[in-house]
Formats: sequence, structure tokens, C-alpha cells
Amino acid sequence: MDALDALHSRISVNLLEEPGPNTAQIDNIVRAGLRACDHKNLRPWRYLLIEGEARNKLGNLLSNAKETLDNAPLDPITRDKIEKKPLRAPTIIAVVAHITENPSVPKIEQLLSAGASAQMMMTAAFAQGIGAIWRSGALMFERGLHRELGLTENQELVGFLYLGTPKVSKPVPELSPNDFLSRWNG
Ligand SMILES: Cc1cc2nc3c(=O)[nH]c(=O)nc-3n(C[C@H](O)[C@H](O)[C@H](O)COP(=O)(O)O)c2cc1C
Repeated sequence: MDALDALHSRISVNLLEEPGPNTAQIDNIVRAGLRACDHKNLRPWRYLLIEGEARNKLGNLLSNAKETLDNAPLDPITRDKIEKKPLRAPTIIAVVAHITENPSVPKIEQLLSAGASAQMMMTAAFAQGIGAIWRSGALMFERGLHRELGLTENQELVGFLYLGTPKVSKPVPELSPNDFLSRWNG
């Protein structure tokens, strides 16, 4: 797919099924992430590939994170619902912002770069015909979850990219550049 076509027509897919992207496709997705704009070339991104049984473990961690945030045990129905969330896609890539102290690059810029990296990956997935949706939620910011995922104190979760074969197709919304672009003449 032509780069501009992908950029102009990328769309998220929330209903995904097997198979997930293959090794070469994942490599392409990560390579796209690595081309995000990056002040001082700090490379403020890391990625965790979560597939197969690891998705069940992630579900378990998400339930635990919910219990921590609520400071109360989950009822079995809610626990089951949360535990199944990662099973909505065969493949998940967790995008992590890796923040380093730098006098020229504040944390916000490094987080933005990690977000840009995630967006690049979303577009690379779309360009290869892979369905993808960027998911987050309050649980994503729970530090116990971070620790269990192996994140260090200077790392933040930016999002979970759910990847797989699209089950549905959606039209691309019509948006006009003129509704968002204005000229500033000083
Ligand atoms: C930082 C971030 C977090 C998001 N979290 C969620 C989420 O948890 N659940 C969800 O359904 N969509 C979430 N979205 C939105 C979808 O990824 C998607 O962009 C949105 O549904 C619009 O669809 P489109 O990308 O096809 O325009 C998030 C988007 C961003 C940028």
C-alpha cells in the first residue's frame, strides 16, 4: 500500500480474530515504531510482544490491578470479564515509554515520542492488512501491573496495540482538513 493511502485511510478494528501478524509483519510494525520522531535520539520506546498463554497472564494482572485500584476483591463475574480482555486479539504489543533524564528533552516530549511510535505501528499494521486497535484504560497506569510486566520506575505504559485479522470492515470517516487547519498570519 502506498504510504499516503495508509496515512489517509487507516482505521481501527475492534473485532479481531486469528491469525495474528506473522514474524515478518511484526518486524515491519516494530521497524515503523522505531522511525517515530525522537528529540535527541533518546529512543524513548520499548515494546512487549504478548501472544498465546501470556494473554491469560496479562488478564490476570489486569484483574489484580483493578483490585488494587478499588482496594477491594473483585466479584467473580467482573474478574472473569477483565481477565478475558486480552483475548480479544491474538497478538498484543504493549508500547512502553522509556524515560531518561535529559536537560533538553522533558518527560512530556518522551511520552509524545512513544505515542508517535505507537501511531506509526498502527499505520504499519494497517498497511499490511492487519486489523489493529490502540487500547488503554485506567488499569494501565497501575504501578503493580507495570512491575509484573517488568517495567522499571522510569517506564510508563503508553498503550496496548491489539492486532489480528479484521472480523469486520468499517468506512473511513470523512474529515475535511479545512475544519482543522487555519492560517496564522501573525
Ligand atoms: C491513547 C489512546 C488510548 C485509547 N484507548 C482506547 C480504549 O481503551 N478503548 C477503545 O475502544 N479505544 C481506545 N482508543 C481509541 C481507538 O484506538 C481508536 O482510535 C478510536 O476508536 C477511533 O477509531 P479510528 O482509529 O478508526 O479513527 C484509544 C486511542 C488512543 C490514542
